[in-house]
Amino acid sequence: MGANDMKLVVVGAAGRMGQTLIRTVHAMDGVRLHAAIERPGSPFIGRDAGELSGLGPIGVPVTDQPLEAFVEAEGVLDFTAPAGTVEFAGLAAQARIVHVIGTTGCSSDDEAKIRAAARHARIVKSGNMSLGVNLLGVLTEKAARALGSADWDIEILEMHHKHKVDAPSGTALLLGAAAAKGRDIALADHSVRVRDGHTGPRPAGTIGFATLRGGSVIGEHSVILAGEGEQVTLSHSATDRSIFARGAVTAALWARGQKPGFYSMLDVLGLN
Ligand SMILES: NC(=O)C1=CN([C@@H]2O[C@H](COP(=O)(O)OP(=O)(O)OC[C@H]3O[C@@H](n4cnc5c(N)ncnc54)[C@H](OP(=O)(O)O)[C@@H]3O)[C@@H](O)[C@H]2O)C=CC1
Ligand SMILES: O=C(O)C1=N[C@H](C(=O)O)C[C@H](O)C1
Repeated sequence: MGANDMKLVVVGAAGRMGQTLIRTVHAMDGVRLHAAIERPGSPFIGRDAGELSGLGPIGVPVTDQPLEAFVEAEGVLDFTAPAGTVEFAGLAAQARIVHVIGTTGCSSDDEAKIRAAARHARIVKSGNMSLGVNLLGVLTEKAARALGSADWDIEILEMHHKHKVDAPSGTALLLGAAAAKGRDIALADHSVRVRDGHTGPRPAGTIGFATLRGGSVIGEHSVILAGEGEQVTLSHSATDRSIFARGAVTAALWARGQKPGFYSMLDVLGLN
């Protein structure tokens, strides 16, 4: 453990990503686990965070006191749920620390509150923290720019495990935004998120989304560019949640040296 190690708090410590984050912080250089948080009433309060995540005891008990933890820490890793994330952003702003947000499914109202918190906190937020998906976003933007909307239709297909509660995935929306940027259009005005019944032919220039859910799939995403007589597919498969956790820790270390503000993984990875 180094004297300059960044002190990180994992919120949602008992979740799928929370446990992965605890193991990843333990394994990576330059960071250490300062605290682990779950909501009041959680059966995990008081349990050792290392035991919870399969590491064995590490002397960090799970608590339900985020502000107490934040004021003594330098960063928060947050893969929870929108209401929790909005609350944690406010507390990170109070504590003037880094807040790395992986939570998906935030409404535009949630987004506005998070951006307001970024006046005082250094916030990095992305629907996907992996290097591979962020590269896929850059490639998607380039492909959408190169292939005109009159002749090429863009469809985004995603599959996740059966426990996922939001759709389309944050990653699918990130890829849709990249495609829209490549075409110089606003995604909100051109996306088709659901199809059912007699839909009529596909409106030209739209970006379609299709969602699959089942089993234990960690995350599968494809961007399909369909033309007359040919098709280009760009895709990413996640086979281990540690890709997201490593990205989140990298983001926290990067944001430590930044001014308060709202950043994305493209900023962190130098892909912007
Ligand atoms: N950006 C990225 O790279 C990635 C993003 N994600 C996103 O991360 C989020 C979490 O995913 P996952 O780990 O699979 O979900 P889980 O449901 O397994 O974990 C979420 C955890 O957060 C806890 N939690 C929720 N609200 C609060 C709160 N207000 N205070 C404290 N704890 C809270 C939950 O507790 P309880 O069960 O009591 O509600 C649970 O322990 C999702 O939005 C998912 O889409 C996931 C992977 C990668
Ligand atoms: O809920 C998940 O599991 C995941 N969520 C993110 C998303 O919504 O895209 C990232 C990853 O695909 C896993």
